[in-house]
Amino acid sequence: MLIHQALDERAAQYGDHIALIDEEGPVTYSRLVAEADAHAAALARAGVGPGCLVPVRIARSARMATLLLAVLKTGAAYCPIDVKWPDERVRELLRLLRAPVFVTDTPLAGAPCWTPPAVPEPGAPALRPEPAGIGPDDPACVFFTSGSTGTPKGVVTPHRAVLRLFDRGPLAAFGPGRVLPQLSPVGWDACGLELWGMLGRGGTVVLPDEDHLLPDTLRELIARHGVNTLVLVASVVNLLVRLDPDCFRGVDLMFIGGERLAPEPVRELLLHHPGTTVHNCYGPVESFAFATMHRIRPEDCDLPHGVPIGRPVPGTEVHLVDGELCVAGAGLAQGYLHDPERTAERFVTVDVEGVPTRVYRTGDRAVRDAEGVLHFLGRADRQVKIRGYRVELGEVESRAADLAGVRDCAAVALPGRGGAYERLALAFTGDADPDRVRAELRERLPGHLVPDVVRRIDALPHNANGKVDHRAVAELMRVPTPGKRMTMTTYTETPSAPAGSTGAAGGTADLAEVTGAAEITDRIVEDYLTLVDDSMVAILPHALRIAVELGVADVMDRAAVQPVATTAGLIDADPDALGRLLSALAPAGFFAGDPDGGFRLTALGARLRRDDPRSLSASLVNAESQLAWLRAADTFRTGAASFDGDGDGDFFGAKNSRRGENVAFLRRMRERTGRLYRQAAEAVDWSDSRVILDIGGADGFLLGEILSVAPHASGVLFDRPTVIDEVNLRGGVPGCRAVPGDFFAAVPTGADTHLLCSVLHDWTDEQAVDILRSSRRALAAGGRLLVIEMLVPEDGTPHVSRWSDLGMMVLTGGRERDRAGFARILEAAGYRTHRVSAVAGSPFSVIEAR
Ligand SMILES: C[S@@+](CC[C@H](N)C(=O)[O-])C[C@H]1O[C@@H](n2cnc3c(N)ncnc32)[C@H](O)[C@@H]1O
Repeated sequence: MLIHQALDERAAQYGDHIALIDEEGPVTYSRLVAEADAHAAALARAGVGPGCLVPVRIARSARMATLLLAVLKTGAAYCPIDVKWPDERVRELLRLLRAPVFVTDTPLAGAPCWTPPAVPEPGAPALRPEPAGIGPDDPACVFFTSGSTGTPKGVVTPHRAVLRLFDRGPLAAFGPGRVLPQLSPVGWDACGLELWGMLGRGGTVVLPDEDHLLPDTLRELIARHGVNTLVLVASVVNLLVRLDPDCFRGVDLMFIGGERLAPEPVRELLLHHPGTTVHNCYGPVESFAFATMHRIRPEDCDLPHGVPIGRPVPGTEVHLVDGELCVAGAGLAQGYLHDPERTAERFVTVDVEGVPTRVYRTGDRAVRDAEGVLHFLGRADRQVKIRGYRVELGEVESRAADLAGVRDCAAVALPGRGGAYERLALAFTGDADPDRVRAELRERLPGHLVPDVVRRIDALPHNANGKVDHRAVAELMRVPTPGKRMTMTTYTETPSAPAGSTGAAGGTADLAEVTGAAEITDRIVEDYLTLVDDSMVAILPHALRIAVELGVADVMDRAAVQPVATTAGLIDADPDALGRLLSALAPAGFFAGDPDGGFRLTALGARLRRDDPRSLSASLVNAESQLAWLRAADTFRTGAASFDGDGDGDFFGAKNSRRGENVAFLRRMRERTGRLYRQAAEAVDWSDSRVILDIGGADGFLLGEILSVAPHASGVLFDRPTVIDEVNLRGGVPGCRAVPGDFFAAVPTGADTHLLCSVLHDWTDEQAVDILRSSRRALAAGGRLLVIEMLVPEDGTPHVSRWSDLGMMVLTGGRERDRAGFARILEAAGYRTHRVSAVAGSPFSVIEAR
């Protein structure tokens, strides 16, 4: 039996059943097969047939599934290409595949592109009879995975490997009445499992057009389409359980795979949904999708090796050879595409009870208990799973080593709070700029192989054998770099989602974990509590402020160690006192000491310099906030802010008469925006914006960033007259009109996009509603408002916004808000929340209102 033959049989049996559902609506089995037949005929005319490997890059949709089926119907094998993979990676894969055509909706220069018609030609002849000579051992699909030498490995998977899974065992539950959302990335074998498992047995597959599954999305899939079956990676399950453990209500069958399960979220899932059957699934792509499975019981969460991976699935054998888990059976791939050497290395013949047996050596270690149940122990080599993606650390290293300015490098995976790997980090030596290294890797590699953290270090740590000590590298990389830029994650919700659901705040809580902020906070709290008896103050903020005030970093170098006496001479400081300051700040990461008593600046220390592009200097000398806190007990007694006003009304009014304060404030805003949410400029789709009005836009830094990614738009910067005077003194912002005014009175009309970034948190609810009303009155019909602010998580998890909320209360009289809080003030001003997106690598979110 071949995959497409199974679908033809289902179409004959259940022609008018729904096979696929996407944004365009449902597609019946008859229509799916008829359209695939017509596309197949056209593909055959374009030269596709048995023996061909056909890359298919179509966004997740019914059309994607139809085209994958069409390729199979020509007798060829398909290779799914994710629309998000960079062009350079795609070109590399096309070369490896030697493809006659590239099925794609978006052309790629130099590639043999074939864009399928939206609706296949009516009456196009079907490919009947079938192409001859194709059997179950012939390739059906090729999946690319990370390869340790730097070249991606194409796993050539035959029809039999796919079909073996569904006739018996837990996956035989797929069939009529089962509705499954296709959620795995399309390049994964799990996507093949979802499609061909369900469609080969007569069930229904829903193809949502978004990548991120959040509780609201899942609830909607269940309510709208009757989704009752899920195949998910463990990290997504963990996130959903953390945000909203009830969101699975309606699902009675789940398969969790892709990475090691964390016991706690699974325990909670079972507790909330005792009637749901949940399987832990294990398997490498080299033995298609799953090799073993285990139905999870609550007591499994207490086992020493974690939730077991269970027993082999149908058509699959598992042998432990010297503790290494080896898979055999019908699921095995033919091998790696055009790579007999690596194929011979991993697909070997071993003796199993006297029978020579072809196995795939997984590199995973496992034990089998007395009942024959397998327990996963870990990896034997340097392959890891990060957020469900398989990552060969060697591939990342060999790509990075090719870049100019990178001498030696080491890639490591960093665990998150639950112990599972969540981040990929790269340390390198050389003179390349870390941001540049990351940007270049992003151009060459799919997102999951691009390090989240890239850092330049002086030398890679080595162990006693002279090998790179990856554990020590991982320790080094766990120390957070504040303000690093990361990729954007967008969480979309439907306009009807209830105010107060936790989507984006949950996302940012996760990201606080990603930046390691949780760890550093703990350490500071610990040091503070140790010293509190004598010192009564948190010393670090003062020590950093003084280092900036003295200009220590401004006279030091990253490349050369400088004796303390020299530094002291340059800034007119007492050498002993300065030496003690430096030796306190060195282990905190700002300076590096040498055995002779000199110091050199680190990358973090460079941010104490006034001229550093990511300088913290203006923020660290923020005397205004320090003074306000000295008086702040009054704030907690009276509820009124403690800023040093002089009768001018509010925190900002006071600055109108004090230019120095105004300028210092603008510098702080610029540093903060550049550090914390400048990525918002790249994260928002500006294509529909013609005129963007930044209300309270300070010196126009963010607006400038936005216009550089949206050059078709023009900008209007609106702020207090003293701020606009200052901006004009400096020559204005290119592409922008600068307009002075008071946002409580009115804001300029004519813009179709309004921005309010870190403005509403300066004010009480009443005042914030007044500002929003001014915006509402001025916004062009059909326009949108983007509010960029932190969201306080509603579930009590730690988040920097809770500290900032106290800061706002004391300094300006404002507050940080949760989603419900924003929904309330927006609604009071006549706005409706349309969508909330977390800005990745930042505690900020973008709230879009209309
Ligand atoms: C916290 S800052 C945010 C600056 C900028 N949007 C950012 O994201 O970095 C608030 C801004 O609101 C401006 N502002 C305060 N009161 C204002 C008023 N009544 N009318 C117009 N702008 C005002 C301040 O001058 C300041 O630039």
